[in-house]
Amino acid sequence: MRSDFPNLFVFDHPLIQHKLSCMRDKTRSTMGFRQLLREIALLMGYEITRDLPLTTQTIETPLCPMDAPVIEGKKLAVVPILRAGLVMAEGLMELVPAAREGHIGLYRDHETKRPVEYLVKLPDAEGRLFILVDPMLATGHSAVHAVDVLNRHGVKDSQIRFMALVSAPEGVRTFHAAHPDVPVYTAALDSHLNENAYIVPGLGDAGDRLFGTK
Ligand SMILES: O=P(O)(O)OC[C@H]1O[C@H](OP(=O)(O)OP(=O)(O)O)[C@H](O)[C@@H]1O
Ligand SMILES: O=c1cc[nH]c(=O)[nH]1
Ligand SMILES: [Mg+2]
Repeated sequence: MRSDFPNLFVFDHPLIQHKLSCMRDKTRSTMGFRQLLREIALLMGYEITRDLPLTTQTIETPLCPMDAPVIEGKKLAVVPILRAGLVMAEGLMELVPAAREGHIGLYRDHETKRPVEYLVKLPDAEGRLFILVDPMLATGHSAVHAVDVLNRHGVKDSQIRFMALVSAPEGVRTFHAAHPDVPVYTAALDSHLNENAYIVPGLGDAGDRLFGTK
């Protein structure tokens, strides 16, 4: 789980690894690719929410009253980085339907490889844990920008967890240099970036493969 990088956790669960391999296959259909990402997000979400605080709520079972353990779903915010993060958010929202959902719209400029922001809509920061999701951590600039946006909105680094499907070492380094206290959870730490800043071996352009665009 823990990796050689500080604050980077690699999910080595066989189901996650198997489904990721299916996604990497370039012959995978758009429909299959989306379905697999949603399923992996659900599995990663199960691990990432392991230490959520529990409170109790008094309920009546058919036999007697009891103080039953519950999570306060609305204390959680799921924030996808658009577009590709949306499908991961679907998986997480299925796990915690009461969670709030924010959106940060970014696209990577093809020339500069730097993120361009086009939308920010976020729930209140107060007392919430924010799970930021994006399938690809490549150069890391999009993820750094998204955490900067959260910070400006009043969310502290200690309130944020970042979940990426596939990460490049370059991106992990850049992200941790900017936000060392934000843990990164990923399913794979790949080899490197190519000359177009794509992750190798990676899975190609996540947004295009998810939504059938080019
Ligand atoms: O780490 P970085 O080098 O910044 O790259 C990663 C970003 O690139 C992809 O999005 P893209 O810009 O293709 O937008 P899209 O989701 O709309 O396709 C991906 O989903 C990340 O947001
Ligand atoms: O490999 C990469 C890098 C950035 N964005 C993607 O979708 N894939
Ligand atoms: Mg894209």
